[in-house]
Amino acid sequence: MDQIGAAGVAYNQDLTHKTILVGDSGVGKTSLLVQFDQGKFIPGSFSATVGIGFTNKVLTVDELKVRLQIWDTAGQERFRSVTHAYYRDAQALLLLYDITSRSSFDNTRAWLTEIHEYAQDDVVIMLLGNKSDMASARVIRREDGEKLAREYGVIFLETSAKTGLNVDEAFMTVAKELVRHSVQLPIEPRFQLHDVMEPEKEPSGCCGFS
Ligand SMILES: Nc1nc2c(ncn2[C@@H]2O[C@H](COP(=O)(O)OP(=O)(O)OP(=O)(O)O)[C@@H](O)[C@H]2O)c(=O)[nH]1
Repeated sequence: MDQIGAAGVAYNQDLTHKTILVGDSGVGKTSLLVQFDQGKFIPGSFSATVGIGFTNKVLTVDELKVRLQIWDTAGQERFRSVTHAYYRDAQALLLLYDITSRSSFDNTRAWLTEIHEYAQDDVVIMLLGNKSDMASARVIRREDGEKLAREYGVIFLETSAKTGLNVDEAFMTVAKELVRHSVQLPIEPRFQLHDVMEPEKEPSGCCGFS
């Protein structure tokens, strides 16, 4: 059922938005989701994701409950065809690269091409430069990420699944965009005052036009 949020928009809180994490193997997709879901980082603890799994989260945006079903995908090439099938009904995609890996950054163009090929036209896309805590190993400047995001018209943040930097912000930004995309009706007064009031009658003899 539609609810009206603090910002005055109608939004159906029963909707669940499929949100998918994609990007090369090792960029930190599983770690980012674990940090978001459990608020912790377990270094080097994950073997490469095989196939796909999801976590449900409910975020509050302008007093509205936004339900995300967040899917962690395998970055490895051999699972790519499985991942494509999931793009189709996704409402949001978080595309990660690793700021210490040039190849993971360069490959984001190929990921974006795939996304445009397989995903819905109005999918919310965020580009995330992960592992921002690894300053001394950085090879991709923040400006390079920003420039690429501008070029493709997507939202950009640098994150760290280790320290938690911008992890909540990334998912919150997605949730806000989803509300914006889902707005069905602008909330306007159903009628205007002048619709129900008699037009003001000119007092006779007024105004002196002839
Ligand atoms: N320092 C640092 N290490 C990270 C960060 N995110 C992930 N890592 C490490 O990077 C490695 C790969 O992380 P994963 O979360 O397994 O990467 P993934 O993208 O899920 O990999 P696939 O499942 O193969 O697609 C692990 O050793 C993580 O501990 C981060 O923000 N900072």
